[in-house]
Order: sequence, then structure tokens, then C-alpha cells
Amino acid sequence: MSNEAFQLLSRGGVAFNKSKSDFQLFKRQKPTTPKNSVIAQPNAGELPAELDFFKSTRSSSSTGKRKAASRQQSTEEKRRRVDDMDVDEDENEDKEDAAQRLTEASVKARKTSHRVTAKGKNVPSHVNTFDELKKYSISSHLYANLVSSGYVEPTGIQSHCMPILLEERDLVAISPTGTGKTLAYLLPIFSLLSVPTSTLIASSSTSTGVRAVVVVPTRELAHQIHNECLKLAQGRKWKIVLFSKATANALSQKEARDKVDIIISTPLRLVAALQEGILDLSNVRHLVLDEADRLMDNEFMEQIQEILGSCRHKNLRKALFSATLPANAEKMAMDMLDDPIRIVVGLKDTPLPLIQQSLTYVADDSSKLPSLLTYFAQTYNPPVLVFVSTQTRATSLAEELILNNIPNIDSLHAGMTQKEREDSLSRMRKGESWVMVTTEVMARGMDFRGVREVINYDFPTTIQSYVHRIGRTGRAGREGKAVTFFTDDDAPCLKMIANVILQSGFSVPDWILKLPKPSKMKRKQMGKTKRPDSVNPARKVGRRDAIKKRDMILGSKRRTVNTTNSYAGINSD
Ligand SMILES: Nc1ncnc2c1ncn2[C@@H]1O[C@H](COP(=O)(O)OP(=O)(O)OP(=O)(O)O)[C@@H](O)[C@H]1O
Repeated sequence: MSNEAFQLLSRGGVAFNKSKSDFQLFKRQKPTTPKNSVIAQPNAGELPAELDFFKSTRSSSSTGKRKAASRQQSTEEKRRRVDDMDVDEDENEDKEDAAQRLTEASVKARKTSHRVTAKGKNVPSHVNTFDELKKYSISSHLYANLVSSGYVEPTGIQSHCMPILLEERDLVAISPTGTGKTLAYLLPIFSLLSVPTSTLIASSSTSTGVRAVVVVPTRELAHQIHNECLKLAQGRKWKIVLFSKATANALSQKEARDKVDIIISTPLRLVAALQEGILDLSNVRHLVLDEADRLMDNEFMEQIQEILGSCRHKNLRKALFSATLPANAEKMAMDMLDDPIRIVVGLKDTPLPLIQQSLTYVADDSSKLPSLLTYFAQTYNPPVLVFVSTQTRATSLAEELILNNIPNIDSLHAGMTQKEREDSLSRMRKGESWVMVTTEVMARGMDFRGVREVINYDFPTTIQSYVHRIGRTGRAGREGKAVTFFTDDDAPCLKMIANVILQSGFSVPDWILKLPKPSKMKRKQMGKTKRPDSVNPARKVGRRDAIKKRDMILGSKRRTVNTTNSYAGINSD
């Protein structure tokens, strides 16, 4: 692969060409399978049309199809059994029970001719093209920006949700990772706001103040969504604010505040400004909670309630989006909304079949590092995201990889300063990082379209965590690969994740599926498992080693730009 192609793929953001010719550069690349992988079943060539969110199978290679054919029978059989389950009515069911039913042959046969389920009163019809949205009086200028951003056809979630939001209905929307949920809500917001507040003020229209708010769980995601907004805003004087301490201060003046159209923020930042009295949300008409299930967990719920309480406009419309929504979060979501519509694209809480998933047994924690080094000793497709459970382990693993001469290592976690996090992200987008060691902070929403591989170094302890982590690859119709290490200690959650893999259409060994269902207590304990801070307890770092280590880390950071140029070598077919 050429350096240029890599730069293009890893850039993300504004100039990416969604015609997918870049994607086709990778068509012939064979995925590699680590030797100690106990499960590695490529997906079955062609996706069912309903799951082909980006029509990607049009470009899948015939070789892939041939290879898949020989394995297809059992995988397809299992997948069909999943397809036949009643996803409309039963999707809140416990995954384990669902998979148990899969392994039994007595699943009731029901053909799911549709993969989009809609619930609610008077659900507006979906559209097949962006052109069909014209009946909602979308401005030609907004269209032009849509087209110049490279969006040609709406994805499934966009086809269904855009009309609903444009008809000003409350919405809960669930669609797999990387299927374009951001645009699904941003386009209707821009269309409904119609013109920037500055124009309204100039024409002495009455109401002023922030009119739309998008809330997300991390700063990085807020930044990314802000960039998406800027694409749609081109050529007009929209005031779109990425909320931070600095922008909050700048908005302390009412005149400045009144000109703001859209705010993108994390809950904490927004609530701090509300409490300081430097923000007024009473004019907000559109509130979006992106990664809604995360925002409704204990860490954020209080803040979300405060934000909801501050959005008091009588015409406030609310929309919640996520790739996952467990039953309890869904109930809370529905309770927040008025006469809501609920849209589910694909199977709830299930990764895209384009992501080739496997589990790799690594016995215990101290065996993970050698396994990862073995992995990187073989051909791999950078950039790779490696997920660990804590900040300290992220730092430790990144250092170990550098000391073992794995090129272009970076890390990103919430313990780093904002500047460090921004620099890390920027290196990733520029293609300077080949391996990014990170924590849950990067698991949701982040869109690096070049990411071909995700490694779960530490086992995810919830289905949601697994789905979002591996969803950093296989985005916008591209193929991806996800490898999950598991140790004996991960047994309580193993079956749960294996069931997700099965549900995506991949095989898993029967012995895992036959594991007894762990008690809730065991699963809770598993979530709290204390892993050592260092991923290599054997390393005794003396003073000389410490200096060497520091120099190597600094050297590695300096070298990144140069070594990026030799990228093609490592990634060749
Ligand atoms: N209609 C479209 N055609 C082609 N590409 C699209 C379209 N809509 C969105 N995309 C691209 O798909 C990628 C994924 O979009 P986005 O980040 O909105 O996904 P998501 O569903 O929100 O994912 P996640 O659940 O991980 O947050 C982005 O790179 C985006 O530019």
C-alpha cells in the first residue's frame, strides 16, 4: 500500500472521498490470523442485503466469496438461526439466553425480510435517496454541502431517521457502529434551524440563544462531531461551538451567547456552565444524546437530567442515538421522550459482519505481552487499536511495545493532558501512529476510517464495550478485523462475548457456548477484576534502564514522521 493511500485512509475528517475507490486499494489484502487463535472464521463473503449498510459487498472480492463458500454452510446455518429470531419483540432479551436458543435447533422459523424495525405512532416513510428529502424543504445550500462532503446515498439509519427528525418527532435510534448516525441527526438539525442566528438577528427575528445541543461522552468525540458540523455549515455564518472551559468563558457575555446556533459538548462541561449561570438552554429546540446508553449510565445520568431540565422550550425535540442500548437504558430513554419513534437497524447490540472476529486464548495476564509481540512479529495492517482496561496499563503496554522495537507506538487515555490527547489523535489521523494503545475513552464514536485491526488486550466486560471497541474498525462499509485475548480469569464473560460473535455470523467452539451461565455476582466481580498496573511484572527497571527507556520513548516519538514513509513495507500484501 502506498504511503499516500495510508494517509488518505487514516486521515478521517473533511477531505475523505466516500466513493470508496480508496477502500478498493485494499481489496486483495488477505487478513492474517495469529497462530494461537482458537477461533478465526472469516465472514461469509456476501452480506445479506439488509445488513449491507454501505452496499459494500458490491466491491468484495470473488476470492473472498469462494473461500467463504466452503465454510458457509455451518456459519450460514447459525446466522440464519439468528436471523430467524424475533428481533422486533425480543431484542431486550439476555444475549446468553438468545444464544442458548441458537444452539438448540428448536428456534421458530421466521424470515426477517426487513432489517429495520420501527415502532411508534405515524412513523414517517423512509427515503431511498437524499433527493427524496426535498419535500422537507432542505436548502440547496445544505444539499451542496452534503454533496461536496462526498455523501451520495443515505445509509439505512439515515434513510429512516432523517424524515422522522425532519417531521420533528422524538426518536430513539439504534444502528451498528460506523453506519453514519452522526449525519442522520446533523442534517435534520441544520435543515430545521434553517438559517444561522446571526442572520435572524440581522432580520430582527425574535428568539435568540442556543438552538441545538449535541451531548456526547468524550471530548474527542465532541471534537469529531464539531468537524462534521463544519462540513455542513460551509459558506454560511453558522456559529457552532465545541464547548470547553475556554469557549464557556467566551460565552459568558450574553451578546456572544445569543449568536450561538449549535453546541457540541460533554455533559460535565455543559453542566458546569449551567451551574455557573453562564449558559442558558431555554431556547434549545433540538437536543441529541449521542452514545445514549453511555450517557444514561450512573456516571452521567445526573448531569443528563440537569441538561434535560434546562432545555425548557415548548418545542424541544429530543433524539437518542447509539449502536447499543440495553433494556434498562432503553426504558429510561423512552421515558424521556414524547410520543417517540424507535428505529433499530440490523440486530441490536451486534457488530457488523464486515468485522472478522476471533478469540485468542492467552492463559494468563503475563502471557498477553508475548502473545501481542508475536502478533506484531507477523504481518499486520496498521493502524491497529489496542484496548486495555486502565490508564496505567495503557502507558505500561505502550512503553513495552516501544522497548520491543514495535514501530510508531502511541497511547491515548483520560489521564493524559488535553494537549497530549490532541497530539495523539492528530498523529493517528496523519498516519504517524501505527499502533495506538488506548482505553475505553476511544471505544465509542471515534471514526478513524483507516483502522483495519482492533485488539482487545484486556477482555471487555460488557457486550456494549465489546461492540463499540471493535466497531472502531469496519467503518463505512470497509472490512476490519478484531482479535480478543482471553485468559482463564475472563471465563465469566467469555460466553457472553462468544454469543455476540456467533450472532454476527462467525463460528465459536461449542465448549465456550456450553460454559455455564455465570451468576450476576460473578459478572460484576469480573468487571472489577484488578489487573496489575504493569503489563510486564518481570521487568525490573533500574536507573540505567529507566534512562534508556525514556530515551527510547522520546526517540520513537521523533522518528514517527520519518518511519511513516516506510509504511508500505510493513503493510505489503
Ligand atoms: N451516506 C453516507 N455515505 C458514505 N459514507 C458515510 C455516509 N454517512 C456517513 N458516512 C461515513 O461513515 C463513517 C461513520 O459515520 P459515523 O461516525 O457517523 O458512524 P456512527 O454510526 O455514528 O458510528 P459509532 O456508532 O461508532 O459512533 C464516517 O466516516 C462518515 O463520514
